[in-house]
Amino acid sequence: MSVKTCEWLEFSTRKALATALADTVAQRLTAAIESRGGALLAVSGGTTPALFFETLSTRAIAWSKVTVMLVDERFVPSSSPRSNAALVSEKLLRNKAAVARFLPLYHPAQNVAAAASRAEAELLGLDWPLDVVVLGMGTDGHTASFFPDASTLDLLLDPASSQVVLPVDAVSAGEPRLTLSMPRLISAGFLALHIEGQEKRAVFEAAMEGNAVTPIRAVIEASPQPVKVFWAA
Ligand SMILES: O=C1O[C@H](COP(=O)(O)O)[C@@H](O)[C@H](O)[C@H]1O
Repeated sequence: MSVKTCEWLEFSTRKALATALADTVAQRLTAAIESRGGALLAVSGGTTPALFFETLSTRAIAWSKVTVMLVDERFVPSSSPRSNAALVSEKLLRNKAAVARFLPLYHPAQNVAAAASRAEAELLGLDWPLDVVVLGMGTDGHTASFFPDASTLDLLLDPASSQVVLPVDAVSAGEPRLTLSMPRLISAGFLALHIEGQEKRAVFEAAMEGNAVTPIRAVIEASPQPVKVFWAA
């Protein structure tokens, strides 16, 4: 990978990736707790992070001082099989991590904009910036809920947005979404992208090498520090 705006880290197995990423995240959270008394962790949903979550949940961290949130969420309650919060609850908030605090992006509300306002009000009071963000990526090049066909893509990709949480409307997303804003993601102390499989590698490389602005490339280019890309076949 020749792109200077990111650091490509390749692992021989998905298990080795999960171990390395969990160790790095644990180290970053522990350092944050030591320096400011608490830590903020934002994680992605979807299918990829399950093994990483299970591994991280076993790490010896002062989890009671860690606040966990999602990078993005579907506008569905945690009872839905499509809920990212349900994945976090089942795979990450267990073992040693069971005592961590979880702040959901989803709130029952009349519409996704109202839910985003509620999440914004709740998250605004935190001790920003995030210490650790672990992004994922879809095969369409979306990351967080920055979907290529989102009706408000310019706002979503705005590195100067003053908002913490944004509603997302994109046909390809399946249902309305909630996402942390670009500046809240890229200001993290540690920003990683976790992708697996040859297809996602090809999507990522094409995004970084082509001329089109894809959401994943926009995040990588807006980040003030090289994004660490964790990949395994
Ligand atoms: O919709 C989503 O998809 C991406 C990627 O998911 P995956 O199933 O391909 O791992 C994920 O990063 C995002 O958080 C999620 O909401």
